[in-house]
Amino acid sequence: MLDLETLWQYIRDKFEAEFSPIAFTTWIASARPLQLTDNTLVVEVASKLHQDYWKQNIIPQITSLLADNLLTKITILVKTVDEPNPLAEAQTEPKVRSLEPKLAVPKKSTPLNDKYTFESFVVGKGNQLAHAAALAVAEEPGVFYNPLFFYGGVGLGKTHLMHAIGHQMLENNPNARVKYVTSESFANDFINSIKSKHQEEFRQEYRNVDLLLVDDIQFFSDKVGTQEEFFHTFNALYDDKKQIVLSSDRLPNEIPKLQQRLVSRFKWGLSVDITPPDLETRIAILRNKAETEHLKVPDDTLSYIAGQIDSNIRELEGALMRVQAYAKLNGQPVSTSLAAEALQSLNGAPQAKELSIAMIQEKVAKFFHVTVAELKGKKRVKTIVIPRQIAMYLARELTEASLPKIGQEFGGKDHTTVIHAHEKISEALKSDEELKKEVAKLRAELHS
Ligand SMILES: Nc1ncnc2c1ncn2[C@@H]1O[C@H](COP(=O)(O)OP(=O)(O)OP(=O)(O)O)[C@@H](O)[C@H]1O
Repeated sequence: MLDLETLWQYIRDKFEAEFSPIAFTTWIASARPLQLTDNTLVVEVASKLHQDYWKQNIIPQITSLLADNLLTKITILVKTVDEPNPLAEAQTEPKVRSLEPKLAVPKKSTPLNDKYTFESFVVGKGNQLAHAAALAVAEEPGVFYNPLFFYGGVGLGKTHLMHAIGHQMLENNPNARVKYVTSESFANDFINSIKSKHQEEFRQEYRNVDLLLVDDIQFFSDKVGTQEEFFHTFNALYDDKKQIVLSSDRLPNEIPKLQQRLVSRFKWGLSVDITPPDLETRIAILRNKAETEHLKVPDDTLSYIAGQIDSNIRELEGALMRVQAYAKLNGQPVSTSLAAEALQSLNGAPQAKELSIAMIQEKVAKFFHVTVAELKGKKRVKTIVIPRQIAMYLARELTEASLPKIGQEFGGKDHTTVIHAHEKISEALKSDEELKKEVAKLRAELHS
């Protein structure tokens, strides 16, 4: 149930308190957590010496510390930078699905993550189109959108959707050949194939597939040889009507130094963006996550966490797991106040004064006896319009959020609506004593 980041932070905190600063820096701070799977933690250390020290001194301490506090037995494997990840090696084979069985070039493709399916993907406004396109491609590969190109900010579900396409296609056709790689793995495989003179095998591996998923292709920028090879891979697959799915943090024409002919090919199919989820979607994602992880989290706590992190789903999920770990360590049930504490202490920065739009909406709704949904809705009756404008005004005044972001959080309204609301309330505040009192009261409540 713990995630790697939380566990590592916990270990670091404990040892920082216990070790001398130099010992802490030498043994703990210099180590790197690599993976946490099925209660086995893999840690990478700088040298054989570090490894020996870890085995003799640190591992026993951590194991007993964690067993006492988390009531879970964590096995720790420690590798040097030069050794392969023991867990990755042990696990790669059975999890790789439907890849060419016998290849002269060692397989390096990342297997599909079992958790990234359509079933576990929450659809909201920001990803609706991407989700639909993904499903269409999975059902009818090579027919509708080829290539399908996802673009959008970090941690918004691009990788998740790509894996989901792979899973779905395999479910429909267990013999389908599905290959998922990051652009970096593609580049590494290509370079290694040249070094080891296995270029033909490389081509076989990448061109004999029914679905090729290449993630984060912004990292192709600057890699001239790799782009050249990918161009040929692309053409071979495309001509064969095989499905290609690509992702990037930006549009093809915005990727620096990406060859024009690739840019134009990437535009042949469909490019869909994924934008940050609104509050409802964030809550739904958290609820989903809590359910799959069998966590008991009250609704208001889910809303609170969703209000804290609004642009990166990976961080959103991390926050939930942090809260859970914190509750466990303290032997308390998860509640909103505990969540506030957990996120504050683990982030190391006080967050009490950082207001979110969601918090403002909740406060204003309560104050004026309307619902948050009404604030976000379109009803033009005065009893709702005024609170809505006040909430927008406060969001503008009290948060760092941009105008479009505020508009988005108010049911996807245009940024000009936010400007209008802000102007209207600012103007009214000059003469309307009643409104002045109300806004002052709200401000005070929000800061208490
Ligand atoms: N709509 C969603 N429903 C459920 N989980 C989601 C959704 N979107 C993203 N996630 C989860 O958020 C995390 C980050 O998503 P993912 O890795 O797919 O993002 P990404 O856009 O590929 O990010 P990056 O740009 O860093 O590669 C994953 O754990 C994923 O399962």
